Amino acid sequence: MEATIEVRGLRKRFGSTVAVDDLSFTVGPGRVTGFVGPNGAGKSTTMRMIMGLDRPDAGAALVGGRPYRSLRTPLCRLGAMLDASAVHPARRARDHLRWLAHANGLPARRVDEVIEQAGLGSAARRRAGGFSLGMRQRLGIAAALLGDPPVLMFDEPVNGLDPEGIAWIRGLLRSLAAEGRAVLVSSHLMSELEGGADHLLVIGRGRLIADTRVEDLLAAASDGRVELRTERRREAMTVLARAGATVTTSGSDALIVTGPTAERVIELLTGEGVAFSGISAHRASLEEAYMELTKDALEFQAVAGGEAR
Ligand SMILES: Nc1ncnc2c1ncn2[C@@H]1O[C@H](COP(=O)(O)OP(=O)(O)OP(=O)(O)O)[C@@H](O)[C@H]1O
Repeated sequence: MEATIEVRGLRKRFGSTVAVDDLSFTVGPGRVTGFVGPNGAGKSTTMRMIMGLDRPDAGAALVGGRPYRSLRTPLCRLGAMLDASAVHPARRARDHLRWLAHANGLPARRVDEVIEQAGLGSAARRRAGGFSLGMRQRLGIAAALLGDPPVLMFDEPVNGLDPEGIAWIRGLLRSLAAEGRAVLVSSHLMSELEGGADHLLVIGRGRLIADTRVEDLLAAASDGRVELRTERRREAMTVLARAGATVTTSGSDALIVTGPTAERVIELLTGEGVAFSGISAHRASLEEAYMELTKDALEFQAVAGGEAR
């Protein structure tokens, strides 16, 4: 089976709210695709429609070329974690996985394999009700991996996790993609996907804003910018602005200069006797690239303001 998710012209409305608005994209094999947008953008609804949990008003979602509901062994086709708390609190993690394996005709040995893979360890013998958020996420991931599926989908898997948990999930997603699987992972924070995603689908108010390789997005956002280090920041800003450059600060002694080349910046500063300690081509962070991409989209501004605090 192809390791793909294809979404074509998907629409979903709840009363007067348009949750998903003519969305089309393909999630390909061998890479981690980040699905990003602010709260309420339509990510969960899209994922629910991919799994046949919500019925689209229009369009279609295919997993490996077929609607999810028509798959005969769905757990072996698509592994998903949409809601990590969806386990009965009285149930022991291992029993939950054994029950899932049994119900789906999967061998019991898979349970031990995914417990190991998800790093559940001895916690697998404990009741899910006493689990920390991180452990619940690991249990959700173990369940998604049970059928060894070529396609994986995780809704906000790192939400609320500590940096160690985030790094662990990032590594796991990368290794799953390196095995040739298609991995779709949602987040409302671009920073959570930094270093974790190869490809990005950016949505706002149910619409697709960008479908791009992370490398291309970063290259476009970094284009032509120069990073300058100087203790004489104010003077440097005056000189460069006078020459028509756009200058922003990025740290106590760092400036980002847009407009002139690095050679021209050196020439201008040297000409005016402004000392500097370093100059280099600026490499944008994913967060900066995201801000640039979404600066005109109203639905992102509240989120950007919230993060800045
Ligand atoms: N069952 C439902 N009934 C009514 N409105 C809904 C329902 N599910 C989602 N919505 C609305 O649809 C829109 C999209 O919600 P959705 O949960 O898909 O967004 P999201 O991008 O996943 O956000 P979050 O990051 O908060 O999970 C929101 O306005 C939400 O309130």
